[in-house]
Amino acid sequence: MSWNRFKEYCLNIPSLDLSLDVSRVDFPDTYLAEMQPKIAKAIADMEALEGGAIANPDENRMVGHYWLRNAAIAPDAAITDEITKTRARIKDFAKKVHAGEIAGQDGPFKNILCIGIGGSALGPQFVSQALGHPASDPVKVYFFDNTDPDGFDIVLSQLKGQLGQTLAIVTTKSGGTPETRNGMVEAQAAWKAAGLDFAKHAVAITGEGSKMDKVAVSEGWIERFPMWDWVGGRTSELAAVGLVPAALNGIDIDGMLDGAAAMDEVTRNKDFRQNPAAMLALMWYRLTGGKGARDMVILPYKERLSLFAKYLQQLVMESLGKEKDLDGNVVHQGIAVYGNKGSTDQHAYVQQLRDGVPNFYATFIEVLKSRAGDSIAVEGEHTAGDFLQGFLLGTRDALYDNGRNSITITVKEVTPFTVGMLIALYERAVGYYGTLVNINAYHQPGVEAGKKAAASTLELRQAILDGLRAAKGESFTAESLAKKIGREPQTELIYKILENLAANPAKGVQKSAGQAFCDNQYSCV
Ligand SMILES: O=P(O)(O)OC[C@H]1O[C@](O)(CO)[C@@H](O)[C@@H]1O
Repeated sequence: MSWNRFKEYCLNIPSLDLSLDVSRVDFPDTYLAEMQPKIAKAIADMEALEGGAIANPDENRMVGHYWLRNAAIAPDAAITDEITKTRARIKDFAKKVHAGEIAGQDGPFKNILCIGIGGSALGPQFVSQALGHPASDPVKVYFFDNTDPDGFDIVLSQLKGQLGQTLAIVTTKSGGTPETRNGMVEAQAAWKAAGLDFAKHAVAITGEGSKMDKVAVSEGWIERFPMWDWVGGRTSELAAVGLVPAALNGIDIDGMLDGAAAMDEVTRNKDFRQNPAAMLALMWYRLTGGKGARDMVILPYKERLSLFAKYLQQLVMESLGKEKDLDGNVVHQGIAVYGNKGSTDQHAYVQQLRDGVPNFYATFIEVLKSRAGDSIAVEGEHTAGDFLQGFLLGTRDALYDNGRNSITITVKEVTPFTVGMLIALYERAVGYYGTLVNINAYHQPGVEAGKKAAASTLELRQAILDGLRAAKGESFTAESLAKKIGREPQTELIYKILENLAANPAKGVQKSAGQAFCDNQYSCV
């Protein structure tokens, strides 16, 4: 890598203590000039979006996550007012919880249990890992982000005897996500079993008037915070979704919002060579051929950022993974994202990155400051942190020497400001990329298909149970039961559900194994 190319293509932004080095992306010197009209359109579209345009046409919605950190730019005064008041309410609520003025039945809250999934969980998980100090934070943070009963049990076992000092935060924009509803129902049962009133330990973050909101109102939960329809789940970390748990956790939420606002300012720059979000989107476009041809591997060399790849996975893949473009053409767009942390990944999959199928590009995230205090030397004069940077630089060179491109983002340290900045950087890069490939980056129609299919399997499960119960004592194979209940085309699903019912005997389904799996017999006792 030449020093001259590095000087040319490492964008250094002193006001943010951040640099974006794209010199290790092999684009010809003509590339940026060629892309100028396309990126100019993306920047103009984003300006319209920030001004309140219906940037999510399918759902007929505005896209307003940028207003969250600068309420003054919201397109109407009522929105500005709501954002400002909500932010103040969150800080006030956290203050009262910390002071013990708002407390559980057994005393001041010392834990929070965040119940939510997708955008209603990934941001809070990333931020609590990035900015928490578990030994000294005012609360310990736990999550229910699935509908796995064993997962609930693991968390509840850690909270045993402490539910009277645990605040449950139920987060769902739509208010109707089954996994979250199930988590809430399981939590309610656990609080009840402990002789406690769940409502006195519960807060809702949801759309006004949603199903969950109605539950919170009718049961008299402690507090409700809004989730607005103009904020998407995957861009909601800087709305109440992320700010409530962060503030309770003692994290400086103003710092996060300031970092995001400062990044927004810089990434509005029409001089795209000085605009890190525009440059990031242009690199993605170059590296993937504008068609997702390569995966994005995120490699933060910092424990605190180890959930960033998981967070970005939703932000990027739910935003960009689309079947159709804005003109209705089938395009199957998207960029796959994965990653964990360096140097740990060096001992897992970096072998393939260096030598295997070249279907990716890496993004190294470098954090200059090693730790809060000084470090001991572990070998000669070198500290563990010196090794960490050594592995980053070494891996980056080893990849580049073998024709593997990479981007490097460097920040000084992991602070609320930096985290806000990184979130804002990727939010806008995703938006710009959406325009470059002409897709709606703000809806998620594909997820609905899976949700509908899941609902129909529950209906089938009920039909199976009804069929078995109606013929109590009689045994069926999957095939004969399918025939009996008139669902022959669904025999495979019936087999899968019968196996699950037999493994969870509470509903009375028993199995007697046949010679081959398809001969297994099931009956209801
Ligand atoms: O906040 P909600 O409405 O419960 O949705 C959770 C997640 O589910 C999705 O709608 C996809 O299933 C995500 O976009 C969203 O972040």
